[in-house]
Amino acid sequence: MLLTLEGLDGSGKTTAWEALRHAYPDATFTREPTDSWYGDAVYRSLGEDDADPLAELFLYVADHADHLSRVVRPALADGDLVVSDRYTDSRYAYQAASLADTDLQRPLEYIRGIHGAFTREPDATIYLDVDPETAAARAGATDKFERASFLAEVQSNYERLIDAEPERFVRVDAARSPEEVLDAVEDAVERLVEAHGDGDSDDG
Ligand SMILES: Nc1ncnc2c1ncn2[C@@H]1O[C@H](COP(=O)(O)OP(=O)(O)O)[C@@H](O)[C@H]1O
Ligand SMILES: Cc1cn([C@H]2C[C@H](O)[C@@H](COP(=O)(O)OP(=O)(O)O)O2)c(=O)[nH]c1=O
Repeated sequence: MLLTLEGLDGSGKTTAWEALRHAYPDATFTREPTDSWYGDAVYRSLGEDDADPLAELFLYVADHADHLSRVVRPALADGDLVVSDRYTDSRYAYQAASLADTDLQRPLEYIRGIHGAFTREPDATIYLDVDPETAAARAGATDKFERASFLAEVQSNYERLIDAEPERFVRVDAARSPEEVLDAVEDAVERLVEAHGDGDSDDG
């Protein structure tokens, strides 16, 4: 089963991912951007204020393709629970926002289309819901995507994705205390894993 954690920067994804790691020691825990050289290229682009947004999209997509073939598909083929801190929805939400002011028409649909040809969509996605101001403050605005006005656009793209596939998403109110958020995430994951059937084989 492929479970992803999504939300704005500072929404608490990494905190939740670390807690789940303790609760599910046999699962495969992974993230995007990855720690491969493709992920390094992504972080390099993130540090550039004038990076071309379309070029940046393709760096993220290259990192995702490598992540899928090297980590996600093999782990799913082994029947593992795979938990990814960010995944495809981050591209649909963030790069659709960064491409919004370009000539590209309907960027969110375009980005989904690129992925549709090769990706493995998540079975379930926990969306950590927090307002852009809180997110930007928690994240400490260390990169160009962490500004609150940009995050507001990203948030509205996430809402479009949730509207399109409400059955895939579990929304968790992430404005609460860390303890309350972690309890809600752990409850949701327990329900999802149970509903999916523990130990089911999964060819990815
Ligand atoms: N529920 C919460 N309330 C207040 N601060 C939080 C909460 N969850 C996480 N934080 C803090 O906010 C910052 C960003 O959290 P993190 O888990 O790294 O978010 P993300 O991975 O979504 O960017 C960290 O300093 C973390 O300790
Ligand atoms: C995976 C991914 C991340 N990002 C952005 C979100 C973050 O601002 C940045 C780095 O991701 P990440 O290290 O997960 O940041 P955080 O822990 O603060 O949420 O990359 C995209 O724009 N598109 C993507 O596909």
